[in-house]
Amino acid sequence: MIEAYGLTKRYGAKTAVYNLSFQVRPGAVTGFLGPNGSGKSTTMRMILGLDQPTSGHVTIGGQPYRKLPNAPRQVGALLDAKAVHGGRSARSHLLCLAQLSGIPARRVDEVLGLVGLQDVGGKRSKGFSLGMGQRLGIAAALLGDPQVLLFDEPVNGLDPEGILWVRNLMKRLADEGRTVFVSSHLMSEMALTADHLIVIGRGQLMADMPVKDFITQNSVGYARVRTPDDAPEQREKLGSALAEAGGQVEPEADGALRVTGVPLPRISDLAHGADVRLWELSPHQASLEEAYMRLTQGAVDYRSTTDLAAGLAPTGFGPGAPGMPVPGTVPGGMPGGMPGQVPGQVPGQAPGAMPGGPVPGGYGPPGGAPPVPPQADPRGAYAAGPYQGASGAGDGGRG
Ligand SMILES: Nc1ncnc2c1ncn2[C@@H]1O[C@H](COP(=O)(O)OP(=O)(O)OP(=O)(O)O)[C@@H](O)[C@H]1O
Repeated sequence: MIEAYGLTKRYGAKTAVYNLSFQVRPGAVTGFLGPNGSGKSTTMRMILGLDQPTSGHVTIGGQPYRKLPNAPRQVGALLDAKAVHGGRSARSHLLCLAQLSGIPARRVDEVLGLVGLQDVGGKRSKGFSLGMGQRLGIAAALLGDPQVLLFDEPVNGLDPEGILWVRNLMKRLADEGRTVFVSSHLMSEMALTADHLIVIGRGQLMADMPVKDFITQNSVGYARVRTPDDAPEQREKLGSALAEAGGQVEPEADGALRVTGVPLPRISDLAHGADVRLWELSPHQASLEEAYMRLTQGAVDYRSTTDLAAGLAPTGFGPGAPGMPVPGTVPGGMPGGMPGQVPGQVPGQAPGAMPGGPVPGGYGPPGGAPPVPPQADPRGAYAAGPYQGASGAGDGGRG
């Protein structure tokens, strides 16, 4: 179990992490999500004792990392896959790490097999692709067969098969009872991989809850309504009728209308009453990616000047769009110009600034985002992608 209490990290005037408290439990994959620069890597470095918190503290199994006896056998981490001596072969890189930690040399070939690099173990890592480098970093994390694993952006640079492999590896490690903490800014990937989510924005906690609760609380139903393309006045007429009925109407890129707050049958009745023909009337669920982007849009540091000039928000749910409050902009901000804590926000609960679940009178069951489909890898959880991995558990054959 990883436990953080009031973690704060300042780099000069920059507050990278502010008052962050959370727990990462064993037996589950916990996704650590946040936009670029939100403090994920800084938090991971503090967990691993590589950065000293300005205030607060963090423990692994009740102890700070630096006080853990034989830490590499208890905690494995992938932080920066490029942090490898490129002139060394993958095998000798792992052998060095193993020797430093008193891990038997035979474990090196085991982990090379686990990550599918057994055929290129003798090659210098400077010739490795991004994806091969990620696999080597994952091999290093698994070397000590640790109970606690931290992965910073493990799918970075991996092809779809590699992404599936990492997903199944994380799940398998958690099923074995390990603590698996994995950062990403890809909500869609985390929805498939993680059991629990910790979301931060500008270094502050924005959500800490099971994935299924995140889906329930943050999924918003809407209807897509399309009128004949050759009769724009019909679209106008319907838009006015829907707005009068209390609906929120936004244009879609293809000319359809995205409607929230009015049930489907009522939309049909309103169209009929206004003598408007419909080409489409369909229920939809905002994707989890959209929900995540809504949650974090007030906490995004880096945005294209083109988007800013156009007033574009990442998802079309722009700040100021109806029913789309901007989280993290409430008064009471932290020192250094950080956004304030969202009122009512506690660990395990979405910030109060979120839409708070399906729009009343909206569509679909409460929290009716599409269920997360189970992902099966027919080759087994440890089967690797292009670099075919050896099968077998991560804890076998060690002395
Ligand atoms: N050593 C440092 N010195 C100064 N500022 C730093 C340092 N490390 C991180 N920061 C700043 O702290 C903030 C958080 O950075 P961090 O790398 O933790 O974010 P992140 O969520 O991991 O981002 P990304 O998703 O882009 O990897 C950023 O504004 C970053 O510029």
